[in-house]
Amino acid sequence: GSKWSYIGPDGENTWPKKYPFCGGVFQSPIDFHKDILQYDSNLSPLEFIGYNVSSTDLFTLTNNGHSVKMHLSPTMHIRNLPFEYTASQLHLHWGNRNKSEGSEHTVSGKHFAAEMHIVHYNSEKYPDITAAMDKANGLAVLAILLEIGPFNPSYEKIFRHFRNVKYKDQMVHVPGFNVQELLPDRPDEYYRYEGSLTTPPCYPSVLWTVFRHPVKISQEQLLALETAMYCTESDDPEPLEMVNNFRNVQEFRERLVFISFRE
Ligand SMILES: NS(=O)(=O)c1c(F)c(F)c(S(=O)(=O)CCO)c(N[C@H]2CCc3ccccc32)c1F
Ligand SMILES: [Zn+2]
Repeated sequence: GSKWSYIGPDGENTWPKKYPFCGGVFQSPIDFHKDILQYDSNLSPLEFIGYNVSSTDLFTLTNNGHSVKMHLSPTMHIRNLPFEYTASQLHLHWGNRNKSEGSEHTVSGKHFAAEMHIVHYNSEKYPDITAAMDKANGLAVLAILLEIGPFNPSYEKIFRHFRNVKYKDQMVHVPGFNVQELLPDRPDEYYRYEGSLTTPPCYPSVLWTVFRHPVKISQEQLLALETAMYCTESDDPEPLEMVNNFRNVQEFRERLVFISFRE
């Protein structure tokens, strides 16, 4: 099993020992600040194909001990990237009930409350994500920054199942819905850069699209995310809360982040 964690003796500073790419180049996440941003008029709006999944289809929500991830339908894919990318899974990163600053990417040094990632793989060049995940241009991840605001009924379609995946390896089925509802306003406005998986094995294989505008979820929804899950199995005598499951921002030198919007 993947023996790494976000805290303690297997925390992120030890990842490069077992996972060399974690100490390598093009690592994610990063901080978006004005002197590394450059407007690029070629960054066109993405097209989300097959995102409106019928409620008769089922997504599988799993607690994998690191995050809560939802396996997505292979009919979902993105067009308008250099290649066609097919959806694999979505998952989240968050902080804790005393510090709701668990996003991975930051903007001008500021964390958002949480961050959702929709992981896709290059289905034009590779048969599945396992073949794609360590290749250049292998993966494309969409990142949505989450902040506190009104109750969000679309996110609730996932969040209401957290009580059934409290412990590692628990799973539950989620009726399909329009995953495009999870995206922010103005999805044509985004940050774009080449980076990596933010968990081991940290392959530098990810084309990142981080949407400029955050999505709002309520304080209660955020608290549920921060308090519902454990990294440990249901019978573990020493339960470990699943909190602060975000990697710190990485050095980003001599590179630019391209933006699809003018300030
Ligand atoms: N922040 S992130 O987008 O870099 C990222 C994660 F943060 C994360 F936790 C996971 S995971 O699969 O839940 C657990 C560790 O792989 C993946 N999983 C990806 C990477 C490897 C893999 C293989 C099959 C399906 C999904 C994934 C991930 F891409
Ligand atoms: Zn992630």
